[in-house]
Amino acid sequence: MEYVIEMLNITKEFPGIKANDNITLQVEPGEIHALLGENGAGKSTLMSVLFGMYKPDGGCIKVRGKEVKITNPNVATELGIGMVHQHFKLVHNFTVTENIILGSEPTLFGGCVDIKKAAKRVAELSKRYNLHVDPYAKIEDISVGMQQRVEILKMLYRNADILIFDEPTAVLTPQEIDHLMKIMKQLTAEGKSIIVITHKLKEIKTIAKHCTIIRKGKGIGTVVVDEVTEQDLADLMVGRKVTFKLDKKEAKMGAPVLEVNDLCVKNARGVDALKQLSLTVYEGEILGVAGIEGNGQTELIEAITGLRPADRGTVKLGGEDISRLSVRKRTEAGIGHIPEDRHKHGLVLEYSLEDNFILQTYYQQPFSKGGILNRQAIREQSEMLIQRFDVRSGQGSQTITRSMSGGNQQKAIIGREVVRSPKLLIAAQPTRGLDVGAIEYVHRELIEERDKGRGVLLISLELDEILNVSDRIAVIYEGEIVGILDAAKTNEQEIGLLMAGAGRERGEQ
Ligand SMILES: Nc1ncnc2c1ncn2[C@@H]1O[C@H](COP(=O)(O)OP(=O)(O)OP(=O)(O)O)[C@@H](O)[C@H]1O
Repeated sequence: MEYVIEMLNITKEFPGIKANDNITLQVEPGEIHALLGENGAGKSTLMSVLFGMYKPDGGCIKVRGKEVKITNPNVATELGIGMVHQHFKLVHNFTVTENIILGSEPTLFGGCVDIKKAAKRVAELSKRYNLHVDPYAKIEDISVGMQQRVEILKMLYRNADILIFDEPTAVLTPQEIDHLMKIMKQLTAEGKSIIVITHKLKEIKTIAKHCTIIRKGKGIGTVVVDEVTEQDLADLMVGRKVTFKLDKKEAKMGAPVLEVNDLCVKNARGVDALKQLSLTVYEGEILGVAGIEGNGQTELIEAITGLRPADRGTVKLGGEDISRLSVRKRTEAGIGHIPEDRHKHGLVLEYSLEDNFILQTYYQQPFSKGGILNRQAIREQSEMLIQRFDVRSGQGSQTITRSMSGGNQQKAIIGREVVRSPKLLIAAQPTRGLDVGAIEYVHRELIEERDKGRGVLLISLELDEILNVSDRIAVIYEGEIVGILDAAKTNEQEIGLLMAGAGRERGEQ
């Protein structure tokens, strides 16, 4: 069998960490090959080596049987390799077409850029592969799902036939995920080969033929997906038995922690996003908010945390009206927030891990006194959090958070928020991009917070997560709560119908 890609004994070191330690990956032509590993296992690094972004310290790469040196992404492109990165690489104030041709324009059409011609080709490709985009829309105005389709079209525009997808479904809605899977199958049916990084075992079972597993930088092996179960995959990846079932006692609900009344909020485009929304979170419970993306979840979080002004309505925390307080005052009043976009709102990526741990508390004792930072106290806090939340990084407290793997960045944020013992913990997509072991851990943390008597507001697009973790479930649809359900007595179908607006049509509340 001639492999289309062979990465043999690849080694790549960063200061303080061997991100890839003698890893071998062999991909058959026309297959979907999954790459599985815990957060920080080295998957993105391996793919970045294949795409020419990192030079490996050891090992060799063969493309279609021939040994190659992929010294930069242009070489990869020439070899027919394309990559959709975990965090997209698009220019936000450029149009879809401009982004797609960026980097390949001078060689096209006799050296001059013909945007119209390019847009036409983009439209053709988009039709052929059912990848709906508007060629003239600006990136900043389109949804995350469409941005991803632009990235896919960018590869196809360059005639790539070895496609790398780094966690493509982490940012998509369930409907978009189904659509993407179909497209991936269509691409392989045409003879293209795909390597996909995903933490979702269900997805691996649905689309992949082989799965290569790496653990802490080392290759564990490659399995035929049809011959293993999801449980096998999880156990192989983590190196121990993973329990999917959450052990959770019945909630002991106390007084209201968060009371949102008649909240009216406009979104960034000035359109009504929340329409007289009311909900209550009690002490000792997890209230899950289920809904299709874009139904007001983001605006709800922003209005509670003070990031977005409300036109009408009140927000009370522990009985006190906080509607007019600043973000800092609300944080001090007892709101913890695990934000949905960890890069934009969760971390200062240029800061070290220890500085990120004190973003909201740096002006308080013991971290500073009289305007002077107490570095020792900051370091101690950081070491404690790293230990307790198992945050893995190359240089411990000193690691610049940009270099950390996505999952470990998320663990750091969760640790920082939980340790402040907030009255209300808002967890927005808290397990996005996390491996199954880390998900298990985060869910336990949320339940532990609940059992300590705190109120938890969980916003998630993952129905499984909402159903397993929440005590009560509020379904949001077009900026209104269209149903509140007991998590133990409902199911995916009932929630799904409400999410699609069925509750409102029936006039239910
Ligand atoms: N540019 C870099 N500089 C220093 N360390 C890095 C760099 N890139 C990655 N690392 C480290 O290498 C290790 C592997 O990271 P990588 O991003 O490849 O993991 P991953 O398996 O893709 O994780 P995740 O699933 O969380 O995205 C991590 O410990 C990370 O902190």
